Amino acid sequence: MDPGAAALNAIANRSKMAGLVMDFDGVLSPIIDDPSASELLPGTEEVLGSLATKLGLVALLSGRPVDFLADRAAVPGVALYGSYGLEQRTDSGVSVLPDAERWMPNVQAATAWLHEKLDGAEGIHVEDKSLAVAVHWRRAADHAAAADAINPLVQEAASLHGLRREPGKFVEELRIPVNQDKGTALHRIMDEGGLEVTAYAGDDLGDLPAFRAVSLARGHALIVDGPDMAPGVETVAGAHFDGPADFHLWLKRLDEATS
Ligand SMILES: O=P(O)(O)OC[C@H]1O[C@H](O[C@H]2O[C@H](CO)[C@@H](O)[C@H](O)[C@H]2O)[C@H](O)[C@@H](O)[C@@H]1O
Repeated sequence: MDPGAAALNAIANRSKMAGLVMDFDGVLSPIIDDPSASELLPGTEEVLGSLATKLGLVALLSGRPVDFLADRAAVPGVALYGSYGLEQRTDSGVSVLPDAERWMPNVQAATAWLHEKLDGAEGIHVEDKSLAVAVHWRRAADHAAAADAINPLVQEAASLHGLRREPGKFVEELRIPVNQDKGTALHRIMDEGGLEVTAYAGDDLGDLPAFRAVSLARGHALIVDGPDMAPGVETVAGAHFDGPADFHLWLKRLDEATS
């Protein structure tokens, strides 16, 4: 059977009661060296816009700030959830879950501290995010050495500022310590949407809670594989795709199969 055939048929057969929720980086946008340059694959706006007119819900659920998603992936009818579901784009701007905003001073202090320690380090980049800060080392010549150098600094910043670590692909994020992740966010999205069938597409460690949530709801896990698969993601049960381009073809097939 084709990867994703079961999910495609389930969604196409119950389109108005179906939800398709997707990650951004590594799923709709190929992984590249510079996180600030990430973009949707060509044709993604069109296919998502079309699906949004046919399905009960089409949404992005990303670790990126919602403002970034609004800049790179604003498609009419597609709901945007950023910062692992802590933020949602609304008609009037951005709504942030209660509790999150009081942690802003901690995030800002950790961001400043990490910039002071790491700016100028070869191949290392501190990414300022709305409710988190990320340290990337994809561009370092020696990944293992960079990770070893970064690890104690990230731990120190987390301890100093009361933040929690979230590892990813050549990245360590410091997030606010509230009990929210992509799994709790996806539960909320499924409940609020009254969805009968849901598929979630992701590729990284931060997607594991969402894969669990969608499986518990008897939905469909769509795993987008890539050259630097995070341990624990490659073994997730579900339909595996060979990178964002392969997943994009599935989106087009879903669109063709759905009325
Ligand atoms: O939840 P996502 O939409 O998958 O976001 C997760 C993180 O993605 C970004 O980093 C990753 O993609 C970069 C661009 O391809 C790549 O250079 C980096 O190595 C990857 O880790 C983003 O920069 C992070 O803020 C997101 O949290």
